[in-house]
Amino acid sequence: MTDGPVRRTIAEHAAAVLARVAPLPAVPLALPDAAASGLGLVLARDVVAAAAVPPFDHAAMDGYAVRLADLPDDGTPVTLPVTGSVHPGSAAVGMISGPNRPDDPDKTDQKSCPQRSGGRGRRAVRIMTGAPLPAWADAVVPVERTSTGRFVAGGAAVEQEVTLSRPARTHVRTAGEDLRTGDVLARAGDEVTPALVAVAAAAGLSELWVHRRPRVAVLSTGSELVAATATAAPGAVPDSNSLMLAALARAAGADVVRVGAVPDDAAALRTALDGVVSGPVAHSEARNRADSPLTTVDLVVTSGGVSAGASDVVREVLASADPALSDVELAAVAMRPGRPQALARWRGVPWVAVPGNPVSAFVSFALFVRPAIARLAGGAPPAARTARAAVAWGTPPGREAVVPVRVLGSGEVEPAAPLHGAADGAGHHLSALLAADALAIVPADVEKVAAGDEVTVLGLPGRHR
Ligand SMILES: Nc1nc2c(c(=O)[nH]1)N[C@H]1C(S)=C(S)[C@@H](COP(=O)(O)OP(=O)(O)OC[C@H]3O[C@@H](n4cnc5c(N)ncnc54)[C@H](O)[C@@H]3O)O[C@H]1N2
Ligand code: MOO
Repeated sequence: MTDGPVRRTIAEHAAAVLARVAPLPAVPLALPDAAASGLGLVLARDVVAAAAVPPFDHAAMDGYAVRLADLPDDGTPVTLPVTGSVHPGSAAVGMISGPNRPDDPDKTDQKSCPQRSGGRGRRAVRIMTGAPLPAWADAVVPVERTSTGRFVAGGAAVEQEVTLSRPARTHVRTAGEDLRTGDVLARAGDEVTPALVAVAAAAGLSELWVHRRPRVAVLSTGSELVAATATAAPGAVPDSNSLMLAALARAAGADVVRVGAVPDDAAALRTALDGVVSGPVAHSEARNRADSPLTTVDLVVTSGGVSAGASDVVREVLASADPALSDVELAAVAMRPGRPQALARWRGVPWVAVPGNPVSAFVSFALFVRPAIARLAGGAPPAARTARAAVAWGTPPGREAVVPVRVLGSGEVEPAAPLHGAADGAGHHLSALLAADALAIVPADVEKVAAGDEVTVLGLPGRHR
């Protein structure tokens, strides 16, 4: 631990962070919870239809259920007695035969309905859209193409007979035409989407198996920091990092425990760390159980105190022989901003320490913390893409530059401009983040990006450009 920081590239440090986390255990997620708060969670198991969609043959139009064999091929109208009504949800005059049942969508034997063979004469039954088709029927004639013309909403059946002719289409949706029992709706590794929640519900499921949502503790260090809501005294700085990192972690899909600012005092930092990892629970098997208490976290992110200053409290704690500490790595990542970084475990819980400069903390989150959250959540780290530079810009030599960029309508990128001064390739200005959609990562040996050059671009949580 007396060694200096290890010099690394962005990719090397990102790999070191990822190596410290593993996907969280699978838990069942009831569909109402999936709809209310589960979007984006990662499936731990394939989702397999438990029932057919539609579950039974039903009418696609309001009209009359008929048997095609009763209607002349040449379109000549016939008059049929109206012998009943079927509405959606009415289990339909006991006429839903075996093959129409959700658990048996493929069976075509319809002998289970005694009237199927047409023992009674020709007839029509009023049927409403969505209602189960009587087993003797094989088509629906829309009401507007019959002598009835229209049904009165809420009105009782009055017509004794109806005149209609053979329809061009059957207007029947058959059981299982959309989905069959056993169809794979989504694979482990896919995300929960609104469509999946709906399709799973329609296909007879009540829950999805997902990886538990990661819980991330965020705390910032610095005796100059005051809560953003407090009146600032001389020399005080609003703690924007803990809010920023909490918001980024939330946008990346984590639940967040935000502790806020801890002064530059080793004992205070130890106490705060113990508070978020909840002591012995974090060590034990319980941490990986689905029902583990909410007081544990899966990842700790701190900002500040990692450079060379006399009051750099994270460095001080990491250099101590505290029994709660393990796996300490101090890194000097050859990047700008965000050079001083550290990794450790506190009572077994992975701890990523990012620098305090707000832009450095922001960039560090996107490069190192977000991929870790994605892995805990059971997913893959967000992939970088390439984009063309819309303008030329300079970057510092000898280090990878991480440049907040705006993504233009054309798909090209340009450095996000701070409110004052010009956009450049190595800014520390928080105001430039307001316009940033993504980060461009420029290799260490590039000093000037020319308009039209391809650059590597990484999206930001909460931004979709
Ligand atoms: N002698 C050296 N000095 C510094 C080095 C170095 O290598 N040798 N590295 C520089 C670099 S690069 C960075 S980045 C910073 C990172 O330092 P720390 O992680 O120790 O951050 P602090 O000193 O705690 O704070 C830096 C700066 O950011 C402000 N800050 C911190 N936390 C917050 C917060 N929660 N909300 C808003 N602003 C925050 C803080 O007030 C300072 O102005 O070190 C360089 N120095
Ligand atoms: O690396 Mo520091 O993060 O340049 O600002």
